[in-house]
Amino acid sequence: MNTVIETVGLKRSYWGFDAVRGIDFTVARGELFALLGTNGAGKTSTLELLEGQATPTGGTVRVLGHDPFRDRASVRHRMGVMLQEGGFPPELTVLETVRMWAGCTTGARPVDEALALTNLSDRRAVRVKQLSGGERRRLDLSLALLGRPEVLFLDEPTTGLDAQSRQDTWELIRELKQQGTTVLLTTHYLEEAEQLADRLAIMHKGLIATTGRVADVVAERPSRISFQLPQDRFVGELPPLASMGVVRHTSESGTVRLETNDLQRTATELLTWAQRTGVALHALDARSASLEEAFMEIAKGLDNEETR
Ligand SMILES: Nc1ncnc2c1ncn2[C@@H]1O[C@H](COP(=O)(O)OP(=O)(O)OP(=O)(O)O)[C@@H](O)[C@H]1O
Repeated sequence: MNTVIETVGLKRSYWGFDAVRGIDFTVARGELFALLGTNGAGKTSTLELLEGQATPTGGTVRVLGHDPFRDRASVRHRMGVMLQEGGFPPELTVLETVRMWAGCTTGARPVDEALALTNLSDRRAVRVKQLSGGERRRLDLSLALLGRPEVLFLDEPTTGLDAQSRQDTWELIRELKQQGTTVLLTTHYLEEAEQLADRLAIMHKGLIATTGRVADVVAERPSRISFQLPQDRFVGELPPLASMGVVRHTSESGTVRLETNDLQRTATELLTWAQRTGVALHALDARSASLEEAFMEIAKGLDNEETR
């Protein structure tokens, strides 16, 4: 079986409020799928349905071929779940917490191995209440990995981590993926999705606004070129912008911004024109769209549609 996670028309409502309004996606074995979205988009609500913590208001969800809520016993031991808030007893030490968890986990890794995976070995004697926010996230991750899960659900796994710990966690997630683990993660760090995800979905107000490989989601957005013209030059002196592949432009206080779906062509034509006419383009900057721009545009575009 190649599809590990499948949702069809998935919905979740809270007392009449529709938090997830019918979403469809699949995740194949060994894939890392990132669920991105604005605050309150419905990511955690979706994740909880996948983890079998709640039952959908509508539609279906399958994990490893099972309904994770109704067939919980068949599927729970094959999943690793890292919630946003672990909620561990604050008085227990790190070691006691992992041991306690290992006692409830079928086929648990050795405790030392679980601690080493997330660089917590030297914090084993520290009480949970004395851990930093980042260390607590790493403890959450250790516990999610205890049962060598086939499917890993990570809800904002690197929130609160410093730059080094975030890099270490990314490396660990890459290793797990290489070993064949299927991963679904939510994150607010777009760079995290760019670094790790095979595919992603951007959610907004309970719906999936766009989905695909990172490169494809980004490729749907225009690239940008900006530069400053000398004071005695005007944007009207450029060749016709449409003929250079420009789809939108602005010009303000001498700074020209062009948007294009064909960066190479527009940049070449611009530089050829500058060379031919002897115009120096100051502060010249040309760049492809980033995932961040794609994200902002999607969120802004959907809000505008709703207020129309
Ligand atoms: N138990 C609940 N009862 C009522 N409303 C809820 C409940 N849980 C979540 N919601 C609402 O459902 C919507 C989606 O919430 P959810 O936590 O799934 O979003 P999210 O995408 O994970 O957000 P964030 O990025 O801020 O964590 C929000 O408007 C939230 O207020």
